[in-house]
Amino acid sequence: EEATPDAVIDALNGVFGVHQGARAVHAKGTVLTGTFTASPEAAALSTAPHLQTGASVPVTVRFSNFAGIPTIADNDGLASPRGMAVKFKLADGSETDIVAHSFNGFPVATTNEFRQLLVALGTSKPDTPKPTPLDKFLGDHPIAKAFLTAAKPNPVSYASLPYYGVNAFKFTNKDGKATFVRYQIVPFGGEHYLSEADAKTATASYLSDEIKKRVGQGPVTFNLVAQIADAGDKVDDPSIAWPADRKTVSLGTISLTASAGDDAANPQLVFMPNAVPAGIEAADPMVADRAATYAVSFARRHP
Ligand code: HEM
Repeated sequence: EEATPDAVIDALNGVFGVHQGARAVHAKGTVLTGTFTASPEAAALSTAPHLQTGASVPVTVRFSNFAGIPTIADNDGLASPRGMAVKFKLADGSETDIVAHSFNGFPVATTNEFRQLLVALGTSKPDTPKPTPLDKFLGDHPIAKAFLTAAKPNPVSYASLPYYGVNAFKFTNKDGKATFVRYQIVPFGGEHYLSEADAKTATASYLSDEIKKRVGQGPVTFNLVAQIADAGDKVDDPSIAWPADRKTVSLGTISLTASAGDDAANPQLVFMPNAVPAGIEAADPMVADRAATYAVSFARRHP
């Protein structure tokens, strides 16, 4: 079977169930608004309008838990990795989106392998004879096994952990020079996690409650960073993080200033990882696959 968008959504539903009106994955979220202001260094990398020196554009950000379960508790194991999706509203009326999560990597290299992993997850129950489909898949895919078993501690706040765009993009500047990048979204306040004891007693909505309270006390800020590929770094394999010592360039500051409520208040919100202006192109084929799948998820949650 192929990894058509419908087949991938069916596979996600096989893991998490069908929940009317909800995203097939990252189903529980909360939305904030603010501004993105470009850094003085960004324009040297790309002609994209929001990256020009002095550019400042409105943003809408949705923070989310991983699972495709809209009632998932914020301290549930399936709530990680967390999502951060950013929509930039450009002056010409168009939008460009970055859809990132709180893990520097992805379990598999391709969309079809992702579907296979989801099918293995969905068909491996506690009473499935061993080795289960999941045992077999993880035996053949050590990176997926590492992803699933990596410690993913509960953050103090959606604003206290870094997010990674994972898929690579090609930036082109005004001289036609190309640079391959991956996004990182780094909280200016640093990384902070709950102790295991505090995570156990946290409430089911501690993260959405916390971020609403935090933004009421002052701007919640992140550094939008481009990690720059070296020659030889693969741009079409999101399962392999580029080395941490690669050069990074700050593209600007995301400053969130207001809560826009949870998903119920934002039913039409959708982020498309392939929505990019001139000066930015997807470099990883997974980006187009993701966008096609997100569109089907959106259509199914708006029947
Ligand atoms: C082939 C790979 C992938 C598939 C098939 C996939 C599938 C999906 C689907 C179906 C949705 C729900 C979309 C909607 O209803 O609006 C979604 C949302 C999301 N995905 Fe992916 N995804 C993939 C890769 C990734 C990667 C690499 C990341 C992280 C960098 C990621 C992070 C997210 C986040 C954060 C959301 C929530 C977006 C929002 O807040 O609306 N996904 N994904």
